[in-house]
Amino acid sequence: MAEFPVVCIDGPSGAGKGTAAVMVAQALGYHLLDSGALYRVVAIAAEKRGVSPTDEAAVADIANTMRLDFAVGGADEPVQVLLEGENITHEVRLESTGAKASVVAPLKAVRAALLDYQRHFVKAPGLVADGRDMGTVVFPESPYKIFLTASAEERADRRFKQLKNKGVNVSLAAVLEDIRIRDDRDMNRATAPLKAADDALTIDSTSLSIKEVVDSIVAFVRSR
Ligand SMILES: Nc1ncnc2c1ncn2[C@@H]1O[C@H](COP(=O)(O)OP(=O)(O)OP(=O)(O)O)[C@@H](O)[C@H]1O
Ligand SMILES: Nc1ccn([C@@H]2O[C@H](COP(=O)(O)O)[C@@H](O)[C@H]2O)c(=O)n1
Repeated sequence: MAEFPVVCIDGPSGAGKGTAAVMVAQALGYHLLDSGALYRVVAIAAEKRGVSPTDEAAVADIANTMRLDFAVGGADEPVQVLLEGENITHEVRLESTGAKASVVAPLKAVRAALLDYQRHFVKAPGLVADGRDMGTVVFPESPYKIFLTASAEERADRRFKQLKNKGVNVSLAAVLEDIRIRDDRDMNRATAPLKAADDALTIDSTSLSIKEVVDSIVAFVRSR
């Protein structure tokens, strides 16, 4: 049982987990765990070392031994990700890195390597953790589990707008296809598949604003 409250926000890509997690953490004064960033860093580290993303033992070894740090950055990079001292923040956030992360994420030994690391993020006064298995595997005893979802079309539309704002040239159809591929990998893997925990509150954000989502989560946490 975690000593401090952990708010778990799980759901598919583009549902708004990361955005909501930051705002919920601010509202409650809690710490933040972006667990997807860990799988992204493992995928980057494997590529940098020339390790195949499906070589379970070699990728798990990387996950166990990599030197990963998070540092406070500036306005453009509020949280910097440092791998072996190298700033890889930009690479971590690339859409292509998310896809690569979903290739290493099904590996059982990799998930085992990251389990304790994630649990060490729990600190006073509490933690907001977003990902795919926060409520089902990493913090199953938490009473604060949210499954945040939205239709694939809405998630693709949001991601498309986000990429366009960053100046990335991509079609809506290609973004939707990537979302569907990632959903399929994340939901249909054998280890820690993406699914709502039995006791999770499911929020469908398809026609909700970010504020409505955040208010619902904060109200749910405060009601318990
Ligand atoms: N309720 C909402 N309405 C409209 N846009 C939203 C909503 N929630 C999030 N967004 C926007 O959708 C985009 C994707 O959100 P976000 O990155 O938080 O998703 P995510 O679930 O964390 O995705 P991933 O798991 O791939 O990291 C962002 O541009 C965000 O501003
Ligand atoms: N708890 C988690 C978090 C993430 N993943 C995998 O990483 C990919 C990238 O995640 P983002 O949230 O940063 O987009 C994701 O598609 C999953 O494959 C995971 O397995 N478990």
